[in-house]
Amino acid sequence: MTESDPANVLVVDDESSICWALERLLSEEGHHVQTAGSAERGLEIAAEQPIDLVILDVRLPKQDGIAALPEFVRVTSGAPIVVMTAFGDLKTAVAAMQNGASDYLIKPFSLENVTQTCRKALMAARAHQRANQEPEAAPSSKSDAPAAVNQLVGTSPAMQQVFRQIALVADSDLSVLITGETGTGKELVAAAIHQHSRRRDSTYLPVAPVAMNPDLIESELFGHVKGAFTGAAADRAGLFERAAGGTVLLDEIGDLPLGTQVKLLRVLEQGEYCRVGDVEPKQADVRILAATHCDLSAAVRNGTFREDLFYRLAGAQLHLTPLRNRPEDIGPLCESFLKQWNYPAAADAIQPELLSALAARPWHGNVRELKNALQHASVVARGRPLVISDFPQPTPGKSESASSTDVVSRLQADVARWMKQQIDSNPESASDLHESFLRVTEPILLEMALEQTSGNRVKAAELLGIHRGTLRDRLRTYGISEGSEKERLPKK
Ligand SMILES: Nc1ncnc2c1ncn2[C@@H]1O[C@H](COP(=O)(O)OP(=O)(O)OP(=O)(O)O)[C@@H](O)[C@H]1O
Repeated sequence: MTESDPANVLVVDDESSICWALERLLSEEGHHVQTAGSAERGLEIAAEQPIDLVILDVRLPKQDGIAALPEFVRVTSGAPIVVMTAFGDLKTAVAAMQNGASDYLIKPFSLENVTQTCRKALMAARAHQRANQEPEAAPSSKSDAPAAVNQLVGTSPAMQQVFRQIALVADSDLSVLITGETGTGKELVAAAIHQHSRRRDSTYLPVAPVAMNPDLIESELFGHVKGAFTGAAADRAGLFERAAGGTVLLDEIGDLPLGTQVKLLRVLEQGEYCRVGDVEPKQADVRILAATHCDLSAAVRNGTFREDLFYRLAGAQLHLTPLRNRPEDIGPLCESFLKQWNYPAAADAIQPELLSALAARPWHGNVRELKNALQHASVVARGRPLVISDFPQPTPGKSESASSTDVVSRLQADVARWMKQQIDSNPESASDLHESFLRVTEPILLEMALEQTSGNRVKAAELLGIHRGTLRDRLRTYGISEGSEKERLPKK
């Protein structure tokens, strides 16, 4: 079977509109698509004929998708299964991956997203077949997972993506770079990755090299031998040795000295390190997670962070959105914190009016600031429903100019990530990336310019600094017509 061969795809969803849309989309891709409205019917179809890919909804009328997953893996002899759900939390995402799903789609999804996910799943399955390996057995359902795993709260699409990413990376030994402003929950995410990994019963060690004595960072991380430096009176194990079998979180990785970065790269690439003063390499049996609130790609450009280490870490990157850009998480976060503190009638303590007032705040310190402010307010309110005057004043943020620098830095980091993703997803046939990039980004520029100028093409061309003939040609290329500007803009 080659990449371009049609595949037998089974879509299992009780929403007929979803079945219809996926059937049309995947048929256009050349696949044979069958649909089923329940897990039971889907399993009957899969038992009757070979299936190459299953797209399975979580909420189904009788047996739900997660419970039916191992049976789908079994009857399809290990075909990739993409799970879809309208409301993902960390538990569902992890359960899907642990029960044998190969990927996870969050509704509502774009058709582009579905196509890409299915292509990726089929490519991986075919590479697997070509390698002539036995199909993997369905992993057993791990109902004995720790009960208190779901500490990360959030219902926003951004948090659901985070849950999905945690579930995707947790079971591997991949190092993950967790980025996001201060207080967005990077350390909590690192702990969740460890909790859901096969290393969960071993040590989880979060360390912040920035808090260590700069002269002793390497000795702290890798250990030292007696006499390595003045004061090294005996051999001493470092953090990597103490966390053997487990996971180390290197917090504020951007502050790691350049010399230590080289040694860390050796751990990541060769799985070994030397104690300070020793030449005998030791095997590093640790999973490394790294977190930073600063823009590492800018640090690479400034020469304070090694490019090779950045790309080694940024292979799996998980970004946490600032709280101000996901205000729908404020309510669930407040309720969860109030419940943790046994606040009376926690579910009703935050009324819609207060929620709107809280959503309007900038939360520069993100969830940490919200948690602290809520704690203050709950003390002031003494058990009654909270009001905005119970809360302390918001903390001042950075200046506007600093935040526009942030936008540029983030954009540059995103472009670098996009480029890497394109190359990684298709290493052999990546080409025309400059054109592809323009196809993704140029329509946004054109549409924004037209929106700003209320559709006046002369003014829009001026704003963009291009000739209006060029603008007309580009609009035609992308199929942007006078009336379509608004529709094509990303939903806010
Ligand atoms: N999604 C979340 N659900 C519940 N609690 C959260 C969430 N995100 C953050 N918190 C809480 O907010 C506080 C800050 O979280 P954390 O220390 O993980 O942030 P951080 O991004 O690592 O911050 P920093 O960059 O300053 O180290 C913690 O008390 C954490 O429990």
